[in-house]
Amino acid sequence: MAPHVSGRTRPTKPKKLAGVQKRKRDDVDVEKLEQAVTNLDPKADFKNFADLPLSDATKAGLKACHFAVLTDIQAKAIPRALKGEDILGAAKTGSGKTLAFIIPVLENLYRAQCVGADAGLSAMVISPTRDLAVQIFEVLYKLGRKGHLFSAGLIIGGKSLMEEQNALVRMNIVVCTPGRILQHLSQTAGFNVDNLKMLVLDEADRILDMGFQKDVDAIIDYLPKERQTLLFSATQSKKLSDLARLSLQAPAYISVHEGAETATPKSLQQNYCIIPLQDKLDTLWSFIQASKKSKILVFFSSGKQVRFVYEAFRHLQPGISLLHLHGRQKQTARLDVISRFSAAKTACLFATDVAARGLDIPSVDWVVQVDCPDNADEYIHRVGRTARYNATGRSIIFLHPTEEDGMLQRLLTKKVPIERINVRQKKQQSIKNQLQNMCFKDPQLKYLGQKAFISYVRSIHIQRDKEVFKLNELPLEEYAASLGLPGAPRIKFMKGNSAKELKNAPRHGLSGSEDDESEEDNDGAGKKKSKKDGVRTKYDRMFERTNQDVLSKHYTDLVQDDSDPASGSDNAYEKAEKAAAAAAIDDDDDFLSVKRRIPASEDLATAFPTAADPSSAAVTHRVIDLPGAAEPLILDSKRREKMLKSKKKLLKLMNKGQRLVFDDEGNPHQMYEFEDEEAFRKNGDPEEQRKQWLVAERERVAREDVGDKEVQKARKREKREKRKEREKREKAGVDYNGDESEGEGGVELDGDSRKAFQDFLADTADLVDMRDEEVQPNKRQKKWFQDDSDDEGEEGTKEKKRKGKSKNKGTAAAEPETLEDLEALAVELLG
Ligand SMILES: Nc1ncnc2c1ncn2[C@@H]1O[C@H](COP(=O)(O)OP(=O)(O)OP(=O)(O)O)[C@@H](O)[C@H]1O
Repeated sequence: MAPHVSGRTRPTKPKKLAGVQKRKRDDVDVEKLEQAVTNLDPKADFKNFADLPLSDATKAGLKACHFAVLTDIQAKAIPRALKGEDILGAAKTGSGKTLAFIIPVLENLYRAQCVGADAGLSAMVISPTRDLAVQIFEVLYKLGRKGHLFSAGLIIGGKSLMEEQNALVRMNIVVCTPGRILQHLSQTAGFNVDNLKMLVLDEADRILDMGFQKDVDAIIDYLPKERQTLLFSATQSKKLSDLARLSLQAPAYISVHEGAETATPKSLQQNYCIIPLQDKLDTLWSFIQASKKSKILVFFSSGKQVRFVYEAFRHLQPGISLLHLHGRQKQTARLDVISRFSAAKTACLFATDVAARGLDIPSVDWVVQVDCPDNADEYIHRVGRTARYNATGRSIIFLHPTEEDGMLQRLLTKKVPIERINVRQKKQQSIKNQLQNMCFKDPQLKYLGQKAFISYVRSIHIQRDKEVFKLNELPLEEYAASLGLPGAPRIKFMKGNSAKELKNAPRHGLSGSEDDESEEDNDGAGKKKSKKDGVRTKYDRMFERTNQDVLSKHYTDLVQDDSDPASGSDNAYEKAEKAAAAAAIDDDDDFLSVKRRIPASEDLATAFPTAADPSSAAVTHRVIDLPGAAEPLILDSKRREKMLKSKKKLLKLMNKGQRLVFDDEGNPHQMYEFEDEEAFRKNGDPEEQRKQWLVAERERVAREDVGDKEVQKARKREKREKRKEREKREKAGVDYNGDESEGEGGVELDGDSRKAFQDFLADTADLVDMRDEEVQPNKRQKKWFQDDSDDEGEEGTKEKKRKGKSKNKGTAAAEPETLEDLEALAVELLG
């Protein structure tokens, strides 16, 4: 089997032999495995991974991860999946579903020998969120790196499309989010999925629901009908419509909790308490104060609430480290938060439902649901972040009195055992006054509070289940006061089609209307929407907002020109400035900062009537006439003022100079001056003149050439001497910091291959080969293209490279490294 991009273009003889032997071994192995899988009885009672016909590479991966005993879902799903059956897998949270599909992906592809670039994309694993995709990819990598040679990659957005495109065409296995992969399917030339053998949907019920419906249907249209499809979720359904959409063929429904008493792990203790809406933050604060030695995950229904509570509690210094996670954070920030929370012994993470599904965070003690989840399924996923794989855990949900009956009923139907507990009144603390003080002093916090309030109310308004979510019965004034707000912001609700659409879509998929969080797969759904409907600018978004008036004071404050409060609003510059400032208010990312202040160009003349006059104190902007510049420079920002200090930047504004030649009298001339036609003809026949000119030029070039050659020879000599000296030093054992690539491997690449390989490495930020490389102290880590037989000392490799170089001197293999090299090479080739 060849790796995806051939780095082994010229293996030495013994390596070739080793490669052939390995290939033969693999073929035998594959044949044996194929036979064993054919004879496998999927109904047999499998206990350990060792009981299954798995490749040595997968076994080694399992061993390295210390997985020996199969979980229920693994024991039932893996044998069938190995035999190529379509699967609908349902098992409780934390029961090991990830391995139940990763192992069949690796094994089935291994047996089908889908390795290398020629095999193309053979398996696609789709996850609803980027964070979950990253986690699945990590499991895949850990399991596969001990011997599998597949190229696997992550396609979740957050990188340039081009970078992903380059990597994608080399992948055998891709882990992706729906929006982004669809974008590639429709835009990436050369991305061919005709060879796809396996499709996996993790959290399948979520991926198949309305939020992702269009994307998933479009993806399926691209994929070949003949393929194996695996669907997994803790809340899997057998909806016939879904099966038809995915063209599943006689799928095996494997539900390991179908007959079970509960849908949630046994080791999870679940409670609820009745907390009026206006007391929820007090209760949460008191809870955190009482659980400072725990690892707590707190769910809210929107990112705005997460941000407000995080900021407010941070100011109150709770004595435990606080983290927050929501769909509007950059991907790197999200991953950082997840890894910090995973590593922490005690911490409190405020999150939206972006953290509800699939995330495998170790040792979470408590899951707290401050806001009621959309439905019982989402409840099950949220609480499933604790009590994972035999661990114990606890969860608590705060229900407003009007939510109690409806929600409990739904949980009961889904076999969720939950008991009521009460909050000890003497332990209850109130932070209402502190929040009010803080919001009074800090308008930014107040603004966040207002947004949190609005997003909460909207989240209730758009819920379909009106038996649980009764907006009219909520004490909204009191709730606003509990957030520290002086009054409840006025909210307009959408009517007509938009409201209907909102209701029909799942909450987390759509909270992005105004409320930012296209929580899940926000690379795809969100971005794609704007693309499909045409580009929506921030101006569009600003005018689309429905609740501008509740925050209008903030807008007014922001657009007021502090520097000149007295000036009337008829000042054209101010008008332009205000418009630009209002437009630059970024709703979320920069939290009310005015990004750029650019006066509208048509108002410039009025805006700077005295601009050229530096004595005008009232005008803070200046216009400077740069000599040689096409336009005057307007100094209306710090960035532009800085430009004045940089000659290089100023040069950009100037007219580009002309190249002139000077005659003997010192008069400037253009490089090529046109002669008057009549004068030219007077000098004789044009063809004759051309020939004469050519002869003269040739003589001139020959004269110049003599001098040039002398210079080049001298340089070449100097270079040769330097090289000799370097070699002498190396022989004498002096450390030589040579060409990076030379020390990296024991594989000889010719010029083209080396370039292709370097390009490949540069392209494959997220593309990894699955081979594990042992990190050895003081030794450079091996690259993916090296196998054990490449295990040569660095010195030996360098020596070999050097020999290769000197042997191929003057050919493409001895690649020029510096300008001098290039010149020397050019001289050599010419001479
Ligand atoms: N056979 C096994 N032996 C030991 N640990 C296992 C085994 N299988 C899985 N695990 C561990 O169990 C934990 C939960 O596994 P996983 O994340 O696959 O659960 P899940 O069923 O996908 O959960 P969710 O429904 O929340 O997505 C992980 O930490 C994983 O390493």
